[in-house]
Amino acid sequence: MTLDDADTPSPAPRFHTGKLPNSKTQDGKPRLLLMGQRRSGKSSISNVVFHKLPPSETLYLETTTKIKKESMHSFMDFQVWDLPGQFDYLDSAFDSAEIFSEIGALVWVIDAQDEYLEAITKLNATILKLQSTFPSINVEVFVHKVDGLSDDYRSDTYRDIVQRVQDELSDAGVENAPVSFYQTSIYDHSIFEAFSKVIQKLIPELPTLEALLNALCANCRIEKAYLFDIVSKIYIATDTSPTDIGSYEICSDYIDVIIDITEIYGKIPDPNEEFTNGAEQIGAKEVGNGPAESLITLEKKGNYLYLREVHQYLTLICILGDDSPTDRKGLIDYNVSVFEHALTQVFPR
Ligand SMILES: Nc1nc2c(ncn2[C@@H]2O[C@H](COP(=O)(O)OP(=O)(O)OP(=O)(O)O)[C@@H](O)[C@H]2O)c(=O)[nH]1
Repeated sequence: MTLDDADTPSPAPRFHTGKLPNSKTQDGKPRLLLMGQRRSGKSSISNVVFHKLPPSETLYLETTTKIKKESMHSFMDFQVWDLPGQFDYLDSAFDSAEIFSEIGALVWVIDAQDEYLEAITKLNATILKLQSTFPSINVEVFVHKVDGLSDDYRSDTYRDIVQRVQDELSDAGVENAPVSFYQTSIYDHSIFEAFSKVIQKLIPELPTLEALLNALCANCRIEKAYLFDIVSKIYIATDTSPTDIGSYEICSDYIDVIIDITEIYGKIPDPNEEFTNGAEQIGAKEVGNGPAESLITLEKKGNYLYLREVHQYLTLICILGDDSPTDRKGLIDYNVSVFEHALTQVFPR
């Protein structure tokens, strides 16, 4: 498998932008805006996904009073802006060009446990405004806090919200606006899965990554392969075979286990490391550690899982199926090392 194998891109996802259409600087650093009514859960989402705050501790978060801007450094640098829910950003007092002109995606959070009609009205007003000024912005609607709803009520609420948004938009003459919907909760994996899909739309290299993962799966008889951002547990790409939330959950839990073990056993402080300019040393420098690698089998399902760190920020997780991979471990090792090499060309950092 070589990088050339990956040159046949899969069909572009419906709203895949690949680059920032509105960016003046074209620096490729997307900005994600978190918007929605007060107490809908914006700060909780940002803290749980990007700062590993345990979900139950979001109960103590104070209301956001000014725009909170954060930069995330990973395989791709991006910013997350948490906008307080109490302001009307369409008001002329706000410089809407400053807020919206450089964004990659607008994440609109609707509290599914609360009265949501006003939230929908505001969302539609924002979409209509953006349609006239920045029509290519992806709007990602999180129907949030679905954990508190019964299965039936959850699907009814979700359908009702989607229907109302689409009806109001088509009444206003806007068809096919780039709006996607997700059911989310910070108490399960759904918020990570939704963010994965939001971020994937902003990765120009996505078709190449998918083609590389497809080639890897085909060459090694792998059922499903995910490329995860280690810190946020967002998956930035997967092969194009159907994805189910169950396999994502297993892989995400697997990363947690590996990170815990690495934290206990993986770091050996380097005694020769010197402090530079009197700066504080944050974390010990790792010495003698190769990339993390692990192969496990799940007792209940009989599935084999393989994990390998393939980049400073990325890890590959493969679901190998239930036949023992020992006879093809050499094949997997070889193909994964080729994949790793290809990845350094995709993300040279
Ligand atoms: N049940 C449930 N509660 C949630 C979820 N996400 C957030 N919450 C709760 O919702 C409340 C409000 O969350 P915040 O993150 O402060 O809301 P916000 O949208 O940032 O609010 P403002 O800063 O006022 O705009 C907190 O008590 C959270 O614990 C969720 O997925 N499920």
